[in-house]
Amino acid sequence: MTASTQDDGPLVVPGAEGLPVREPVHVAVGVLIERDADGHEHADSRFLLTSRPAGKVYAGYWEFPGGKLEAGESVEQALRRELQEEIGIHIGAAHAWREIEVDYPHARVRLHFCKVFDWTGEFQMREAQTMAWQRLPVEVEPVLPGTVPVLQWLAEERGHQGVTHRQPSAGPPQAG
Ligand SMILES: Nc1nc2c([nH]c(=O)n2[C@H]2C[C@H](O)[C@@H](COP(=O)(O)OP(=O)(O)OP(=O)(O)O)O2)c(=O)[nH]1
Repeated sequence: MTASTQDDGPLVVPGAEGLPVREPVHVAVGVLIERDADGHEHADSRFLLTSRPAGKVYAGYWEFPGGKLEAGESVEQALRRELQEEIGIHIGAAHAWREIEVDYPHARVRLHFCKVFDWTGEFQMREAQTMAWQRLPVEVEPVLPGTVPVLQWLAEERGHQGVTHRQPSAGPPQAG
C-alpha cells in the first residue's frame, strides 16, 4: 500500500488513517542543490539525500537533511542549526520553497522545505548517517514517505518524465 493525499490535506501514511487530528510538529528541511559554474540549477543538478540514523523512526530511510524546530526558532534558524549539528556545514541563504503536512503513525509533521545553494565546510555525518548526491530518478532506497512529494516537485520543475525513485515508499516505522 502506498501513501495517499486527501483533498489538499496531509499526505496520510498507511497506519495513520483514522487517527485523531494531531498538532503538527514543524520540521525545517534543506534541499541542497549543486549549481553549475554560472550559478544555475539544471535538470540534472545533483541534490543531497541523507539516510536516517539508527535509533530514529524510519531508520535507514533516505530523506533531505533537517530536523524539528526548537521553541522560538524560525525555519531558517532551525535549518542552520540542524545542518551544522547533523552534517557539519554552515549554510548561506535558505530559500523557502514548499510545505507539506504528513500524517505518520508516530506524529503529524509540517515539513518546511528550503532550497539551499551555498554552504561552507566539509560534510561530516555526525550521526553516522550516509550521504548521497542524487539526480532523478533517485538510486538510493528506501525513500521516506515525506520525501516522495519533494522528488515529484523537482521532477515537475525539471521536466523529468517517468519514475522519481525505485520503489513505493511506505512501510512500518522502525524503533525510535
Ligand atoms: N529531516 C527530515 N525529516 C523528514 C523528511 N520528510 C519527513 O517526513 N520527515 C519527518 C520524519 C520525522 O518524523 C520528522 C523529523 O524528525 P527528526 O526526528 O528527524 O528530527 P530531529 O533531527 O530534530 O530529531 P530529534 O532531535 O528529535 O531526534 O520529519 C525529510 O525530508 N527530512
